[in-house]
Parts: sequence; C-alpha cells; structure tokens
Amino acid sequence: MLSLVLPKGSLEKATMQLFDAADLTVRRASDRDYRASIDDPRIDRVRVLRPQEIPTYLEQGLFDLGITGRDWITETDSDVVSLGELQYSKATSNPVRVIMAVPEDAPWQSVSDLPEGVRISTEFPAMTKRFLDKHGVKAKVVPSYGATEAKVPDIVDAIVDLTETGSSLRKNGLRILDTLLTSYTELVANREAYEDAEKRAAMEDVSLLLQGAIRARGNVLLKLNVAQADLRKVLDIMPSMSSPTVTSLAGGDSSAVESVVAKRGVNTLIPALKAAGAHDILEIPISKIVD
Ligand SMILES: Nc1ncnc2c1ncn2[C@@H]1O[C@H](COP(=O)(O)OP(=O)(O)OP(=O)(O)O)[C@@H](O)[C@H]1O
Ligand SMILES: O=P(O)(O)OC[C@H]1O[C@H](OP(=O)(O)OP(=O)(O)O)[C@H](O)[C@@H]1O
Ligand SMILES: [Mg+2]
Repeated sequence: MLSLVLPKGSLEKATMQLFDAADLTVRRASDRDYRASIDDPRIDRVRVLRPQEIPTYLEQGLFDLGITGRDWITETDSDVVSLGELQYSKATSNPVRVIMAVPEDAPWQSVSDLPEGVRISTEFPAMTKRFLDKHGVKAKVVPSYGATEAKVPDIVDAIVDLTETGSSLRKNGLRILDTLLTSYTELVANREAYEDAEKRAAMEDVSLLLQGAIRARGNVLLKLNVAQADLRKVLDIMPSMSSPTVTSLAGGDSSAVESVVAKRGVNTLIPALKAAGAHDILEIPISKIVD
C-alpha cells in the first residue's frame, strides 16, 4: 500500500537498525542493492536512495513516505508533510547542525565580519545564500560534493557544512562562526498520500513502531520481589516512567515490583535495590515503548 524511500549513506546503517528494532526489517540481497522489501502488509515498495533527493521525490509523489534530514528538506525547499522527528543521526541520538566555519586563526568573529567576495564552499548552496542575504554579506558560494572541511584555507575562506560530533571540524582546525540550522532525521510524507485516510493510518502505524523503538533505546525492565516490610524502602529508590507496578505474590507476605528504568544507572541501582531488601532481581531488555 505504501511506497517507502530510505536514505543511503550516513544514515543508512542507523536507519536499517531502527527498522529492525521496529519489527520492520528491511530485506535486501546486499548493501549495494537499492531495491528492498519489508515484510509488512502496509508497505509494498522500498527503495534506498540519496537523502538529498528524497524530499523532491516525496513532493513529486514518486514515494508516499520516506526518511531524510531536515537539512535536505530545507535546502530543496520541498513541500512535504512531516510525521515527526526521529531522534538519530549517523553516530548519536543527537541532531546534526549546519554550521558556518572558518579557520581557527581567521580574523572574523561573526558572519557580518566576512568581507565582500569571501569564498564559501558548501553542499547547501541555497541555504547558504539565504543566510548570507539575511546578513547582507556578498559572497562567492562554491558548490561542494564532499570533503568540504579540506578546502579551507587554500581553496575557500569559509565553509558551511554539517557537524555531529565535531570531530571533522577539530581535525581540520576549524572554528564555528554561526549555526544555520539544527537538523533531525525526519519521517516525511507526500502531501496527497497523507490526505488519503487509509494511507495516513498506515503511516501513523509505521511512525508509532519507529518512535516506540527509539523510546525503548537505553531503557530496560527491572523486576524484583520484596518482603512487605521492605517495600517502601525499595519503592523510594526505584525510578520509573510513571510509577512502578506492584503486585502481591500468591500465598505470602511479599510483593513483586516492576519498572522501566534507564540502562545508564542500573549498575548502581541493582546493588542499592538488593541492599534495600529486594531479591530475585531481573533485568530484561525491552524493544519498544509505546505511550
Ligand atoms: N554525522 C553525519 N554526517 C553527515 N550527515 C549526517 C550525519 N548524521 C546525520 N546525517 C544526515 O544524513 C544525511 C546525509 O546525507 P548526504 O546526502 O550528505 O549523504 P552522505 O551520507 O553524507 O553521503 P556521502 O558520504 O557520500 O557524503 C543528511 O540529512 C544529514 O543531516
Ligand atoms: O561532526 P562529525 O561527527 O565529524 O560529522 C560531520 C562530518 O560528517 C559528514 O561528512 P561525510 O561523512 O558525509 O563526508 P563528506 O564530507 O565527503 O560528505 C559531514 O559533511 C561532516 O564532514
Ligand atoms: Mg556527506
């Protein structure tokens, strides 16, 4: 029913992992195979294509639903519907930023300091020109097809590029002058397809599964038993999403407690729960959290 387009390149691996976690495993013969399939009654066609092109294809109705970065939606100025941010990038769950950077030792402290005729290399020429116009800077914007950081200072004076961890900027001795955009990965749809009730329901289902898988990341389910006398002490230190579930155990003066907790911190939490009187403590991985 839905045709789906997924990003090749930086987001590819993380996207495939997310779909796997969402029980929407993408099947392809190999990494070089750009035609794929998902064993799901709502999805009938899957392609893996460059994220720069995805917003345009969605606008044109070549696909119903896709994943790409907000940066490319902005750059191509495409008219698409966003079903929301998916909080993952190439390496982290943080957004990327489109930034303007100059060499560490450049004399400029802000965009408006840039002299007329400054040369700027970027994969985002449209966004860069809009930004320079806003600041009244007359520059020469040179399109880049990658390795942008390597072009300063000999080929250009400044760049507009993506940064996630900041390591590429550091390695190339660059300093951020300004941020043009903070960009998340997004689930986006063709407008007409989104207006179709049946397709929209299918899109919302896909969104729910993807968001559920993202929310589950970094969380685990803790289960334990505790004597009635120690229950208060255990509940006092047990974190939870809303409040822990407490059930009484058959034929005894004990309760079972379960709660979803952040994996980070479990190393100190489990011994603390044990010291508070908990026993039979289980830590169980979870694959989805749906509100
Ligand atoms: N660390 C990252 N570096 C680059 N892009 C990232 C990163 N994390 C997330 N992204 C997103 O991935 C998309 C990158 O798309 P792009 O078309 O530039 O392909 P690419 O994966 O960088 O391919 P190539 O390696 O050929 O440059 C953008 O939407 C961008 O926001
Ligand atoms: O802040 P970081 O974690 O270092 O990530 C950002 C870097 O990753 C991307 O490069 P990419 O791998 O797409 O290579 P490219 O420049 O050839 O497109 C981007 O263009 C930056 O160079
Ligand atoms: Mg790139």
